[in-house]
Amino acid sequence: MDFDDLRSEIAGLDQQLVDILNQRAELSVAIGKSKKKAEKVALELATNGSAATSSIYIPEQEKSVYNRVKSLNNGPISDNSLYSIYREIMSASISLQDKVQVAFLGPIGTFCHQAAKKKFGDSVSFVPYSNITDVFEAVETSKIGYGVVPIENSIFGSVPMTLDSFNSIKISKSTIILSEIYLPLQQTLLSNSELKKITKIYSHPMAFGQCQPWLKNNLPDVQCVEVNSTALGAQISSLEPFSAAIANSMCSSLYNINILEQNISTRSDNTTRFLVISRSQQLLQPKNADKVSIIFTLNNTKSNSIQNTLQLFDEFKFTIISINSRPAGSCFEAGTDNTSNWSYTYFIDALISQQNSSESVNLLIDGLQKYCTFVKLLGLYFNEN
Ligand SMILES: C=C(O[C@@H]1C=C(C(=O)O)C=C[C@H]1O)C(=O)O
Repeated sequence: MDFDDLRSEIAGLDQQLVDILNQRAELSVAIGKSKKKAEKVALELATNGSAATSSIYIPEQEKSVYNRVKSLNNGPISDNSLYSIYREIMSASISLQDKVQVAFLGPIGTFCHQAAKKKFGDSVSFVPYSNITDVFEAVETSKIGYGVVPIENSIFGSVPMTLDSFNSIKISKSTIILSEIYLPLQQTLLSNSELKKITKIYSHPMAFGQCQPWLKNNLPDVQCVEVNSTALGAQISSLEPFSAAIANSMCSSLYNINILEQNISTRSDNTTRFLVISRSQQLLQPKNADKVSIIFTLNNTKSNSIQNTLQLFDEFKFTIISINSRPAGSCFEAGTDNTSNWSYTYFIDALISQQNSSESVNLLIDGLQKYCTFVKLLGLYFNEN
């Protein structure tokens, strides 16, 4: 077969592919209609006038689609390529079911924006918010269906603003975790000045934390100015002589600012973990979820409560993979909380294994209630690591 024959055969297959993709899309639209009907019924049944509002994106179903196509793949297309193709097929699919909006820490060009696109694809709309608590509030008040927030970085650790938002009833009472995203990332020094003329650097505190040795060795005397996001730093610096920003290299073209130095993070495997959050009256309980996030505040009057709560995880066969703590009183609720100094809220991520009974999450939560003034199951989801 010559070139032209091969190309005309491809054209014929493209016709079939487009037809099949549209058939798939029509089925998805039908599913979307059923979801809306079910949501309406749930809304009418809900006594407090609100109900689950975010049933369009279903991580469990998407996972089973990815697994199915991977198992059907005989090559030569790689599993990774097929994954990206299906990411966009499902992005188009959910956007046909409803207007899907995803809030992220903006402006455009943040790592949070990149993580949101990695999870939701290009067919949904992304809405920038100027800080993490605003993303939570937009989701909690149902202004927007989904939000993406950073939770921890492999070099600099947890993101306090996100933990504190989960610790605030006002900001996240009905907000849950739907899924997680691991984003490998490289911090880049951006500036329209020469390195030796820089006197000021703008960035998010988490990004400064990921580049400390580089900054100490290369720009020890510059002023580090913390701003709400890396991309905001790039935007500000692009307009200010003798300044620089630490941000995603994508900000270079977005904000007309030069790349001075690539990869300035302390480790080349630098990765940030993000969470997809949503508002729901009922926690989605995916059958095969293998990760759980729980938040609780200990009742300080009981001794040994930390040990006792950790023992419960062991008793019900959960493998704890991370523990964070923050002051128990939410820093977002001025004058309204009655927690004392030096009491703590704990955030625990644990793995669920085959050994866990289907009841074990509920048993764990019930057990925790004994030692805690506040317990919330933040999410049951799939470990993407
Ligand atoms: C079609 C559905 O809705 C969404 C789209 C999916 C798809 O196109 O395969 C899968 C899961 C959902 O995020 C569904 O829930 O089955």
